[in-house]
Amino acid sequence: MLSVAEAFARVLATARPLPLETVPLPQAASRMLAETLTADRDFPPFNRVAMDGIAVRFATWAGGQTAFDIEHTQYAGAPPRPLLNPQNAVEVMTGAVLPAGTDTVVRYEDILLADNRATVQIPPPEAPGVNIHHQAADRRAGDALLRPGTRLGPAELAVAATVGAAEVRVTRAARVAVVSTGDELVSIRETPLPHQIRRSNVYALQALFAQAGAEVSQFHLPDSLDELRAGLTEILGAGFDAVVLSGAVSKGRADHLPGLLRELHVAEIFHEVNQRPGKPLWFGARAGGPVVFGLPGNPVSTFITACRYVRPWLSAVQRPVGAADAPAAFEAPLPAVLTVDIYFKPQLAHFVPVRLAVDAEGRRATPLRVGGSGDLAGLLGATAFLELPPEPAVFAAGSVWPAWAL
Ligand SMILES: Nc1nc2c(c(=O)[nH]1)N[C@H]1C(S)=C(S)[C@@H](COP(=O)(O)OP(=O)(O)OC[C@H]3O[C@@H](n4cnc5c(N)ncnc54)[C@H](O)[C@@H]3O)O[C@H]1N2
Ligand code: MOO
Repeated sequence: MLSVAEAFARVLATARPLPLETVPLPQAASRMLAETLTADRDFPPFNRVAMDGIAVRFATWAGGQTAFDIEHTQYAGAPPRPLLNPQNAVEVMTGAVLPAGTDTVVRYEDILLADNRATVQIPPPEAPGVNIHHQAADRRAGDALLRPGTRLGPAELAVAATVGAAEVRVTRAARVAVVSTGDELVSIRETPLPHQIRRSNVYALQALFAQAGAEVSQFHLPDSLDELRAGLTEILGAGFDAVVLSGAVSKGRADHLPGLLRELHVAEIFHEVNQRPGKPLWFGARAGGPVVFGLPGNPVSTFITACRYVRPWLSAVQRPVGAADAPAAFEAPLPAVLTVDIYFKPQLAHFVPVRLAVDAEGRRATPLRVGGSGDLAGLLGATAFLELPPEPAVFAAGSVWPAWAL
């Protein structure tokens, strides 16, 4: 049976970079940048007052003067006016330009203000520059701030905004169809009959893929072969980059997908991987059409195979050509120290949901109590999963294994 590494390599081998597009900044959240964004100005662009208070000349204060007449008030957003008399002070607000002629800011908390005169209540500091965020302290005009292949998270969007990138060049979002199958599944708005359950896997998948920057549509198909064929034919022809099915890939009488996909000209690339959970994983591609992931239906299997195979594929197709490899946390595993012994006899790669904690000794992974691959609630609190190889059978506390962030 195929190893995890071989299956993963076959998945990535189908990844073709998506075209580029220009979108308004808010729509670029979670997408991959396809251009370099540089600082158009210094960060900060001027000597920025960092505390509300008064601005003075350090030499005056250090020379023993403690009472200063206020010449004027400098607000944030107002063109700067200099201090004219070096014995005086300017009242300044956070975010204002530091007035020329001053080099030190004293907070309101450290002065007494009366009759337009400030009396400083603390001794002068050792040197000027206190409570000032100096021009170019953080970045210089012309510095490259964001490079192609960077995923635009909240911090990146803020930086793009501050350099005026109202529109940004990104790779097109992967279009993903997420399809649940199974007659036992009802919508989340329904009250299930005793033999039914609400569909949950597709919600996990939708959230996972949206987080990876994809545009996700949800579908549900019943187990009947005819309806499944009709539904799949439509979905396969609808222009999706990937179709992600959950369920119906195992050996049951209603597990029609592998046969049906072949009939619909989706060539099988592999079926079954030497892993638990997720052994029945199916993967294929249609010439000129989408790739198709058939994720095993058990909720933990669906979730973990989506994280281990589908999300990295989404990143690979959304990474612009030639971009430096800048993997997001979930695209490359991180080494983590197992905190307890694990015994796992089957010679299968073993994915273990864990809670990661970072302390002085590094990243430590504590397995959660998951009652098998049907234990959907067992994933609550998991922040990663460990990938343990098929051998040995005993994984000792203290040993180090790759952890994939969830
Ligand atoms: N004889 C064998 N039986 C099974 C094998 C095997 O090797 N031989 N493998 C088992 C493993 S491992 C898994 S995982 C499951 C995978 O089966 P399917 O992919 O065919 O999934 P289903 O049978 O359709 O569903 C399994 C389970 O998950 C529930 N499910 C499915 N979709 C959803 C959804 N969208 N939301 C919530 N729950 C869902 C479904 O109701 C079933 O309980 O097969 C084993 N069997
Ligand atoms: O993939 Mo199955 O997940 O081992 O239950």
